[in-house]
Amino acid sequence: MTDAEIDYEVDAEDLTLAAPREIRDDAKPSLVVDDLHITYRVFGGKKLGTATQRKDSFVRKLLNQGRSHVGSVSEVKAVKGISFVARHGESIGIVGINGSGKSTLLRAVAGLIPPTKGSVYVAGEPSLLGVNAVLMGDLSGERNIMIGGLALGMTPQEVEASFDDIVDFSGIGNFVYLPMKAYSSGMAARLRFAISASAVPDILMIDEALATGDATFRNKSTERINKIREQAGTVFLVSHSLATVEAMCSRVLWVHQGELVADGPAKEVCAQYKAFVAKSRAKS
Ligand SMILES: Nc1ncnc2c1ncn2[C@@H]1O[C@H](COP(=O)(O)OP(=O)(O)OP(=O)(O)O)[C@@H](O)[C@H]1O
Repeated sequence: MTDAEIDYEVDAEDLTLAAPREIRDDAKPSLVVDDLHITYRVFGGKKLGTATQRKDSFVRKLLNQGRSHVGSVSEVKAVKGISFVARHGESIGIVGINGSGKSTLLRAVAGLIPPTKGSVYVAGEPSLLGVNAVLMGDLSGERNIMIGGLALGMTPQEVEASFDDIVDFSGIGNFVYLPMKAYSSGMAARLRFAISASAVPDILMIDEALATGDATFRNKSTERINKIREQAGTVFLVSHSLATVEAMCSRVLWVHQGELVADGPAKEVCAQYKAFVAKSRAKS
């Protein structure tokens, strides 16, 4: 199994939680995630009930007249007590089936979602944070490169100097002069990556962007990631493509139902994850 998208239910009983990873003293931590919990509150959700229950009675309709439906509040515990330490120079893949909490973990690490409980300590500035938060679909790629660059702390002159490089790297060509909403999702992802990676950030976060690129883009991305790692940055990559994760990451976190079930060398964890997925497939 290589680049397959995995999308089905699995039994949590098949998993044992990861033992805490041995922490080496020689490299400085760039990020500490301590017992992180993220709970989404979903407003306006309604329990489905039976067909008869779903049909409102005439009396209830009368009672509800003029009232806007507030609905119930439900909670989704997307991340449940994850802890790990990331070090300078590491490139860390995050794997797990659909809905396991990978993107939520990444967004929380980037500071986009406040922890419900627990803490995230960061040395430096996660770069995807700035770029993803500020890009605007109605504006051209050109304007977005400027906005994204400024959000990453570059000066306007620095952004201008990197402009050709970013366009070249993303491979979007003349599309750079069109509004970003006209881009394919792959083009948008490549441009986001090119902007995020342009300033050699302390922490680079990549959510699926690389999986959308062709072989040339992947090679360029790998080179860029290696450069960031060499300069003591930390790279996080969320991807369903185990081949990409294995090729680009030294370490992998496997998240399942909001919990960290494995944390270790990329090859080992990917092998465990593949075996788990194969077993789940065989069951279904
Ligand atoms: N904004 C939100 N509001 C409510 N629930 C959410 C929100 N975002 C994600 N969730 C829920 O949180 C859980 C984790 O979602 P998340 O997107 O982090 O998983 P994922 O592993 O990245 O999934 P995928 O591989 O499908 O992208 C899921 O149950 C999802 O339905």
